[in-house]
Amino acid sequence: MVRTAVAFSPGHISGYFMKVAGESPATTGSLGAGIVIEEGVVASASAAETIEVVVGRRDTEGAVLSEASGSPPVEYALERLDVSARVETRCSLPIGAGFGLSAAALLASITAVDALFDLGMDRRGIAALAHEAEVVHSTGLGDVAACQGGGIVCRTTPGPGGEIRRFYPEEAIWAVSFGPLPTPEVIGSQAQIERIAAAFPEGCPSDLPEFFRLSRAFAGRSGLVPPEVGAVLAACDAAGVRASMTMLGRGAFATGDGAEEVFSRFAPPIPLHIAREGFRLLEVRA
Ligand SMILES: Nc1ncnc2c1ncn2[C@@H]1O[C@H](COP(=O)(O)OP(=O)(O)OP(=O)(O)O)[C@@H](O)[C@H]1O
Ligand SMILES: CC(C)(CO)[C@@H](O)C(=O)[O-]
Repeated sequence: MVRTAVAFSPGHISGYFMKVAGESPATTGSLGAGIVIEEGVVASASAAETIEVVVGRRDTEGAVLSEASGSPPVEYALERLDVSARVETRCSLPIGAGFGLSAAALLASITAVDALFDLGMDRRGIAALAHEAEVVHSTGLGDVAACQGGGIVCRTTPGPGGEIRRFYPEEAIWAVSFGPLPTPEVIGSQAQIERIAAAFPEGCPSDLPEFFRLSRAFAGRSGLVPPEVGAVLAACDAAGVRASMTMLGRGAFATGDGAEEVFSRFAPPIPLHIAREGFRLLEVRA
């Protein structure tokens, strides 16, 4: 039996954000608010001669949807830890589509590798390395900070060690996805970053309706809404359904009566659940 460590991290839907460029990855990140979702990433790590990352997607019944080799952010993190391991990640949601799966993969993989080799990392250290890998690869700015815990999260200073407020509604969340939106192209464009900053709302939401209102207004002002998402949001507006765009993916998320029905007119609705806690070790199998 090969010694294997297994860890999990939730995903994250960013509702609105503003980039904060610092002197280093540690001081670079974003402000904003989002939903930490239980639909995240499981990572299994075992010792190996070289670093190998296998990225798997499975449906909710466990059937393999896709499998691919290689993940630059995760490989970067393992190189920074100076360890050789085979890491297999597993998720059900589409990658690159605004569900924060790069951050989830990093948090789960680093947590698993830490346990596998008894590296003695604490949660702050795991989050710091995951955030560094995200910023270096332009795959995220605030998702790691958000996925340290659950709930509706509002970040008022950048980085995993920044000020973070959370509340935990019970409502169901629905999403539809039309595919990826290249995160690096958006957060690497000064023009886009400036327009996003101009659209950024001040303050934190006090409840779920206010979160959706702030996110919906941000999406409309940001210039990021593609036509297919705009059509979904217009239908939600007409039906009185609270909805907004998944940042940064070509998709939408919504809550409340009518959300599933309106989404089903455009694409298969994806049920999501607000997470109650953040990344964590699941087991170590000797
Ligand atoms: N489940 C995963 N397992 C391993 N690596 C992943 C996983 N998801 C994403 N990555 C790595 O992160 C890179 C960028 O992911 P990207 O940020 O586009 O996805 P995302 O985090 O789901 O989207 P977003 O950042 O817009 O929420 C991928 O090309 C891949 O290398
Ligand atoms: C930049 C971003 C929207 C990408 O998912 C997210 O990391 C965030 O909210 O900072």
